[in-house]
Amino acid sequence: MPQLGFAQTFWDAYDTLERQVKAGVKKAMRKFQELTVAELYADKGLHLESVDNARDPRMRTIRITDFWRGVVLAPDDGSEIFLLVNVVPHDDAYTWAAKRLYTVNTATRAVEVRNVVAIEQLTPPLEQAASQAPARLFAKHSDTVLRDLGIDAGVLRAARAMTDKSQLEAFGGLLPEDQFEVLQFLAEGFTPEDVYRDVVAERRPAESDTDDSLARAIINTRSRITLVTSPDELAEILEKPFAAWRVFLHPSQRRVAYRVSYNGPAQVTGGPGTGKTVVALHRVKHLLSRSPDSRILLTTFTNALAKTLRENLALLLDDESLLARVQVTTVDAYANRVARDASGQTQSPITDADERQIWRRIARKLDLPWSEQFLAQEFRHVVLAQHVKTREDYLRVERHGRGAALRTAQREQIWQAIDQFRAEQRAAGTTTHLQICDSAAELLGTSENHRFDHVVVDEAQDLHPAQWRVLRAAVTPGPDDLFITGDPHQRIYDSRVSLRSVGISVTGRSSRLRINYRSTAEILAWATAVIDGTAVDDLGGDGVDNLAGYRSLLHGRRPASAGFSSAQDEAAAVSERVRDWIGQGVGSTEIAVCARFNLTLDKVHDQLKTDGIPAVRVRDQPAPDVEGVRLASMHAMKGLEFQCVAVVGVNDKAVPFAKEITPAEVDVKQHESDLLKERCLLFVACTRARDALAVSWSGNPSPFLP
Ligand SMILES: Nc1ncnc2c1ncn2[C@@H]1O[C@H](COP(=O)(O)OP(=O)(O)OP(=O)(O)O)[C@@H](O)[C@H]1O
Repeated sequence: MPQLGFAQTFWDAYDTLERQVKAGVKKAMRKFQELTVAELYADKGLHLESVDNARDPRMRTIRITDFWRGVVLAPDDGSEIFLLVNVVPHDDAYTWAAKRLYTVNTATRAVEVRNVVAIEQLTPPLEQAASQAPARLFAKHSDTVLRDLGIDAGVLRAARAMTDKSQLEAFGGLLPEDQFEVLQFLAEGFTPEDVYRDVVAERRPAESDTDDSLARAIINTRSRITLVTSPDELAEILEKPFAAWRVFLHPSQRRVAYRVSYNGPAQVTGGPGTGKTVVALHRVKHLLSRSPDSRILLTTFTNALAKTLRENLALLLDDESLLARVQVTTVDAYANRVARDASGQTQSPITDADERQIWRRIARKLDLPWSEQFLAQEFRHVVLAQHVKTREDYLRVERHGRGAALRTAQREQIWQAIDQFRAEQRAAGTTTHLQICDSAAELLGTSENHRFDHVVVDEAQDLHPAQWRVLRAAVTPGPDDLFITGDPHQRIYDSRVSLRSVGISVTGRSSRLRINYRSTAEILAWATAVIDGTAVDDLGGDGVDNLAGYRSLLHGRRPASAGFSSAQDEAAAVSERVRDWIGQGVGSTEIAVCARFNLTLDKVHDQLKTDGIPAVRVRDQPAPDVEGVRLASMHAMKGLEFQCVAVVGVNDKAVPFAKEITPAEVDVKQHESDLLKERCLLFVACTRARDALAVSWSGNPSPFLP
């Protein structure tokens, strides 16, 4: 029996088809599962026919409805996988199919498609123009180097005529996919060795695999082709809305998500939008498939992110019994449950602002020379981070990450304040999230209750050592215990941690994702300039991390940035821009306006209202289908994404926000860390945009703006 494969080009078209056409696709596809190859060719309803003047003799079209035809690549080497590559209105189907050529990449050995007619037509004028140009884009790479990276003769000729990156991008949609990716990397200045590692080696099958049939190449093209084996699978895949992330993982994503087993904690890092959350979800799927009764804890940073994560996991698994084995939550909520079950009492954590008020009161009462901020940080970064329980321990403890030395007498004074803080909490029956984590970690260490077989952690960069102790204690150390994804460049809360010190060592089990699937290269270039050159501690806190090789394959307009003389003028311009985006067909739910302060958002909200544009606050957790532009603080943008984003109020008073910056003379390390946190916050806000980013300010621009 023949088998069926669906190429990504098909999915790009399929999602937008009308119901009746989709029904036609399903009917036609079922025949590929029910009939033999000979019967397929003989079937009157399917009308499998070759295409006149096709550049690829294997091109066929099939009847979908009276007005639509499917385009199929039919094997001619005795193998039996048919590849559905597109669904096109009747008259266009033949022209589309006639121009396409499918080939097997010599380096990656994956199937690629090109618009061979367009490439042949465009290359000679390109060559002519290039003859006058002083330099060529790929001049420094020899033919041999390019050939070793899979560039074939036709593509080589076009590539040799290119003089700049914009020409390469203009050719993008015409070129075979893997070859285009190779050329993009080289054009960005990556070495052939890097490109081989990131593009070729990731895809290339083992040398021992010498099968060169089309079927084998199709099987090897997992980042662009879905293979369907059973009728159930066919029905399922064609029924659901198509989400590429569920099916087409980049080879570097698939390698880390589906590695059979890690011999201990594993870590995946990568810049914004590189698919870390996607990888975490696929890892959960893999772990569930490894054993019929294992239980998994999947955590993220906020309740809102946990909700989305749960929904996406349900989409990926599509099986209630599998889903029931996964608890998706935040570390705080999990710790809270552990503590509540042990004490029988509901915990009521106070907010950071309330906590600071208590410290302020205590500082005043004890007449201490430190600010409430300093005391709160000392409690967080020293006492809770290192689980300091007694005065004696505090007097001895190494105050990692703190920049101001304290003499013994000063430590005595601070311990008195800490005693007082705890006494006040006892009297009021309150606590903080981190204190709950601190005790939950202890509880988990002494009982098997609440333990999981695997823990998968998304948005790991902002977790505090007490939260890490909870996660460490939630699973017995061993193979596949912890799978951690995060990006240290997106650290926007004040957490510093050495994973090793909490018993989590990822040495030899770390991977990095480099390709951004969310934003255009133009947005990325702009946003990465915000943090460019700034050293960032890696996730484990034992070294530094960088964004080398981080890039997007998508292209669009350059971000807009503009200053205004007043906040009112700025709000009016933002509203105008939002109207413009809506006018271009962008749905209001796909537009976000974000700012450092809620007060700035209030102004924009008022202006939008005056202009008749609906808007809702992200913090109110509107359902995805509730109309309205999303308004969010920069912090609330963590983990989200929108087609268009306006980042407003980016002036020198807001970013960095002076109140959040510890003066250097109080604690120089904290000062630097506070500044970095604000820089990362702007980076996070800007990297939420997929297609369009507009940044604005009134007064003096933020010093972090590129
Ligand atoms: N292989 C893929 N194919 C198609 N889309 C993908 C793929 N991987 C990721 N994406 C899409 O890219 C976007 C970013 O993915 P994801 O949220 O997982 O990235 P992230 O690294 O967790 O981002 P951030 O750190 O900024 O929160 C999402 O829209 C996701 O669906």
